[in-house]
Amino acid sequence: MVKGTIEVEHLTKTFKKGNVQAVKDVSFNVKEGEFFAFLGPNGAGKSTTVQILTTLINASSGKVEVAEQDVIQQPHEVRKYIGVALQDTGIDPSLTGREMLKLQCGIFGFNKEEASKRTKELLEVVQLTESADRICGNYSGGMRRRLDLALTLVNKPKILFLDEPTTGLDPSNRKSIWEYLERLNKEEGTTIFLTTQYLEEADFLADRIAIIDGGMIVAEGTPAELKSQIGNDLITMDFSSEEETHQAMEILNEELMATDLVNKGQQLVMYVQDGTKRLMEVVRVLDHHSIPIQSINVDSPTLDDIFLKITGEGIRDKKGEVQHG
Ligand SMILES: Nc1ncnc2c1ncn2[C@@H]1O[C@H](COP(=O)(O)OP(=O)(O)OP(=O)(O)O)[C@@H](O)[C@H]1O
Repeated sequence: MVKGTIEVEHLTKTFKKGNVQAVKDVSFNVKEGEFFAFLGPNGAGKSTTVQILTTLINASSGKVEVAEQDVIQQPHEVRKYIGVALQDTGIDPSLTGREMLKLQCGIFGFNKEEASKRTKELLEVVQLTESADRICGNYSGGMRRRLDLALTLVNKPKILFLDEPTTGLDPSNRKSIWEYLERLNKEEGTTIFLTTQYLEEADFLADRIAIIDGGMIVAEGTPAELKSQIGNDLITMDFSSEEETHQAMEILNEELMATDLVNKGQQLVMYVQDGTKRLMEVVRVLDHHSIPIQSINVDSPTLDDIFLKITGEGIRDKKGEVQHG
């Protein structure tokens, strides 16, 4: 039996057009039945990696095995074992959901009876039974994503690749896709490789996360491991000017030996092991130097804090969008 594993060694991809090095010496493994998330901002190299892993484009160098098959030597074998949902859904708006699914069953060689049975099953799984006979062109964004997922599941793939499956969806649709993916992973044992820009998505779903930025993996581990890398707590302080923030940073650095500090303009973030105890010290030291603190909080780190610490910027900063965390 072929195992639903992924092995990637020293993968690089350079696009000749524009001479862009989209993926730089990336290595990672995904175990059978694991839920693995590739987390990174726009342009980090997530889609490029997925396209290589799913045999859609070739790597410039490196070794990639998916379901124990080499993607370059045996792309047809690889395709037998995988399901792929990319960012552009391949849905024909003039067909109904049921027709789309039957068509897909036909592509995988199901006869008419098998196709009807599998279509019915999948419509139930993604909760589209009631809308099955409406044309897809009238489906909402969430319904289209769910249909797209059902299409990728027709051949019961061992490994499912999902490229930003919930980008652009509203929270309730996002939640229903999460629940469904969780069930698929736990109950069917499907290995899932998911890319996302949403920290809370990776945190909620993944057994293991790799953070990718500028084509390189900058951190890897379970959500808990990634969080513990930066201390148990973080203290966030607000000041009324950048100058005060800068002064506070120097004082905390000198007097409390605080080296894990991030200056965010009028805000200072300090990564610590024991937040409550350190909070008292911070207040005392800054008060002693007459630096007024506008507000101060102790929180547990989110994945966004990890991203901030590792890359020095918030995960959405590059696009100037709202930060998640
Ligand atoms: N076909 C291509 N030709 C030239 N450059 C490309 C091509 N595809 C991607 N790139 C570039 O490679 C880099 C990585 O892109 P990629 O789509 O893999 O990022 P991503 O992490 O998936 O981003 P997003 O979240 O926006 O989808 C970017 O700089 C992108 O502009």
